[in-house]
Amino acid sequence: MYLTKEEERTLRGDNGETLQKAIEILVALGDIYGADQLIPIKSAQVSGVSYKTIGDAGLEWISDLNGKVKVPTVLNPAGMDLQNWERINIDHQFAKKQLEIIQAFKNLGIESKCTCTPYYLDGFDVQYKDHLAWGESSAISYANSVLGARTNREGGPSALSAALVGKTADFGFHKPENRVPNIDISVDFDLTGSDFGALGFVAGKLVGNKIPIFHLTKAPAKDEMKMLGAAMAASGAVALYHIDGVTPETLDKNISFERPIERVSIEKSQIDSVYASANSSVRPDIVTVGCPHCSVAELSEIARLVAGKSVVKEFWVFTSREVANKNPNLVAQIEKSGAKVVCDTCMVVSPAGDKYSCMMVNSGKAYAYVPGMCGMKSVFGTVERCVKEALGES
Ligand SMILES: C[C@@](O)(CCOP(=O)(O)O)CC(=O)O
Ligand code: SF4
Repeated sequence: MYLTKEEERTLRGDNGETLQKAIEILVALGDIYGADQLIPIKSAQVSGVSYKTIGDAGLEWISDLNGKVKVPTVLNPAGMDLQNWERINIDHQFAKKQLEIIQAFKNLGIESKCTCTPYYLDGFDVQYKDHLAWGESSAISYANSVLGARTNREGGPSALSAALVGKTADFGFHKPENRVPNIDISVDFDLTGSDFGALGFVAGKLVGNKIPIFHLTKAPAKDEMKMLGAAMAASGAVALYHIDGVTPETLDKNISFERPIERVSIEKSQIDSVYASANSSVRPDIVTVGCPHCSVAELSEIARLVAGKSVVKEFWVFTSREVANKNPNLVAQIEKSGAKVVCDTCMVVSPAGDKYSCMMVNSGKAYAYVPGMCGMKSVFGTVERCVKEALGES
């Protein structure tokens, strides 16, 4: 791989051991995947933040690093609300370790914004064709697919290395030729809201790590595409998808995708079977929404649905602190019902929900991950159904 004089110096260790290790990781990945250079990135998102997922080994690794990130860098959700962890049953020992992890990241110049929706944050705007190094699978999918930016599926160490160097190796989804769809998915009935999470759950299993192009009856909203991508990245390993006539690369006059030879269609019965999970005799003892973290529009919808009512079950709404802070009225309206708006974390990476036995979610991704990551049953429903369950109206 070609390296500039400055990059060569960094690789020799002239700029310190941390930067040397970081560029070694980038160069090793670049060599494996055939990159011919490093390219500047606009921002980074580092996953592997929760003490639940990285443990003491992760904390030690981050604490040993020295230096400062060169681009705006955000963290994936941590294992708890960083300000209000007691009210979601986090124990003192876990909180102490989690705060140490956050401090170790802060020492590297990373702001303690912990979210899987960095694209809602000030300073993290993403433009078409921007190069990024993001780590959380739903954020990667959203950036690549909905925003038309370019990021590989970065692991914690590679995203952090890219943040410290301000660059990443130019391979994979950074190259236009690797962004071409190779499986065609038709859906010839209308979908709305959480149907997109169910579609993603079904489609991800079908396509694995391919690049699907969807043909839909109408254009989905951005939040619906967020749900679709998140679920496909969880039940499969989809990091980029296209929707014909909707996502930016299908609208770019300089790009023309041939229709893939491999074609499938998804039937309504397949979507219905995901919702059928909620007909189980096991009743949810907790309801959560906000996977990926809620947008303002999603918070408004929840506030409208709970208005004037009181929950009878634990109901947690996950969002980023920045979105919550900018919308105090929505947070207050939701919390008036007894629901909790929880920031910096989520139902999957926090141990907070572990004492419950069945979680209802409106997210295809959470539906896929909760059993394995939290050791409890998950059932899937629309946001209306989730709210009804929490209110005891179901
Ligand atoms: C489940 C997930 O959304 C969050 C957990 O990952 P981590 O602990 O941030 O590495 C990761 C992912 O799907 O990329
Ligand atoms: S809320 Fe969902 S998308 Fe976001 S980090 Fe948690 S599991 Fe991943």
